Amino acid sequence: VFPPDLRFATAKLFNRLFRSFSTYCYFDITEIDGVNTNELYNAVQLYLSSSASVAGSRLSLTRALNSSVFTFGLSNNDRLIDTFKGATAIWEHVVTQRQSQTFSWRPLPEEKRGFTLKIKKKDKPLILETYLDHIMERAADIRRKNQDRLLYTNSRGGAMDTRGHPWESVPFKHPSTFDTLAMDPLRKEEIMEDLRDFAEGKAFYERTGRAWKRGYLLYGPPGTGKSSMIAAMANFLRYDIYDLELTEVHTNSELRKLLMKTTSKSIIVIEDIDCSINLTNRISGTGGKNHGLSSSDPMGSGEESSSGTKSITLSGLLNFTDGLWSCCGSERIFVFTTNHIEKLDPALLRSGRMDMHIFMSYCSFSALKILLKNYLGLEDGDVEEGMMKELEEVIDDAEMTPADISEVLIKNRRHEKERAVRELLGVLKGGLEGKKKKKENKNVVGGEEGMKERIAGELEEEEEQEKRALESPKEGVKGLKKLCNGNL
Ligand SMILES: Nc1ncnc2c1ncn2[C@@H]1O[C@H](COP(=O)(O)OP(=O)(O)OP(=O)(O)O)[C@@H](O)[C@H]1O
Ligand SMILES: [Mg+2]
Repeated sequence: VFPPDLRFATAKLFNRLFRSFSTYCYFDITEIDGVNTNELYNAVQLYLSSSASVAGSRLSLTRALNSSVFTFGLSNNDRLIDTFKGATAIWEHVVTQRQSQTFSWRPLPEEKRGFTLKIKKKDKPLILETYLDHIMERAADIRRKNQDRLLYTNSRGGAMDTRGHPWESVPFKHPSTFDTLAMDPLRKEEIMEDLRDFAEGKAFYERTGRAWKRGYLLYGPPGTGKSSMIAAMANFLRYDIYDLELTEVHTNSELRKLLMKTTSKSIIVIEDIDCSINLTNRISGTGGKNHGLSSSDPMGSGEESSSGTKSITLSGLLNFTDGLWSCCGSERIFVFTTNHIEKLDPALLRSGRMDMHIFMSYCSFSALKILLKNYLGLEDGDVEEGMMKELEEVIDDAEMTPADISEVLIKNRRHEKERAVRELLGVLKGGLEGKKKKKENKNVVGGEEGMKERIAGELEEEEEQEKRALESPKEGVKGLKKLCNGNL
């Protein structure tokens, strides 16, 4: 009879002998490695889930938090065969009960789960590393596809949450796409092409030594679709959005921290950049009229301005988008929006900084056709040619935003197409008449009366503008969040 020690030693020896003669080698990828979660385990699980759905007869099904799709997985002790570069890889999912709970800082799951990868020894040097890289990449792709994208905001000011993140997030479910966006189709195609080139441009950016990022400046009157365009961009590229509320950021270093905590494949948005900056200047005592960032701090420290209030500076912002820190991740898109491009500091506009300036204009005829199709389902030939011609003639002069026009169309969407279009034509013509009359009044009423009226009008406009500038930063949830509200 063998004593237990000897039996154990013999088994070990056999095992070793067997392994040295075997043509295979094995790799264990356990779910928890020490105390940390093993990223590779999750990646393998996701990677195998794409082929498991076809191969397996008994599979585990999961749906992750923030995800709208189901993923398949190998169930306990199941196997799956994968091929990579002509080599065969056999995966086994191994689940064992954890023996007595050893002491640990955090409770470990009762089951010990892991994958075992079995490949031929001769294949190991050829594929192992590239295979694992391939798995990680595929898994990241699948994760991005499966997971709902997120809209982040820094509304908590500079404060961090318990895990040290300054950003708060909500699922991003804005339905705007390039199909629903009303703008000149050629311009739209150009922008989509640019985004596509950017997303597929890894090799180009590496070869040319450029940081893999791109800046877009969207400008135009309110209601022309700037925020909708950002949502469409995010939906097109499947990127997350970081909506940066500049008025909540107090120092340049805070700004840098926020940037460092953003992830790759994301769009970083600063809405109404002229308004956010206006507020900063007002606090630091330069008055509400002084638009544009203060460029008086060339070093970009900007921690404390002369009046003692903390503020961010133009150079701080430029460092944010352009400096060394802007490259601490890759695949970032910066988007600034403004209603008043003329108020921005030229330093922000110089070429290379914002790669593309996109003017969102009043509704043009080609944009109108897209709106008519989306809201009324109107196709070419649905209404008589004459009416379309009339629309084409008045639309440019009417200077109505796509937002105004969509309001009219929503109101009339239950009516017949013909009637809805006629209503819209009425509104456009009415607006045009009103404009003409105003103009005539200004020209005809000469002398003192006319002058008074003009001055009163101008004053009113100025007041209106100032009011808007004061209100907009306070609104906080402008733009994307405002748009998202209905969809949360
Ligand atoms: N170009 C467009 N195509 C389709 N819909 C549009 C367009 N422009 C505006 N809209 C509609 O009008 C609403 C407001 O548009 P949006 O918020 O995108 O305008 P904005 O340019 O961001 O305005 P603001 O300057 O006030 O932020 C949107 O909900 C959208 O439905
Ligand atoms: Mg907006």
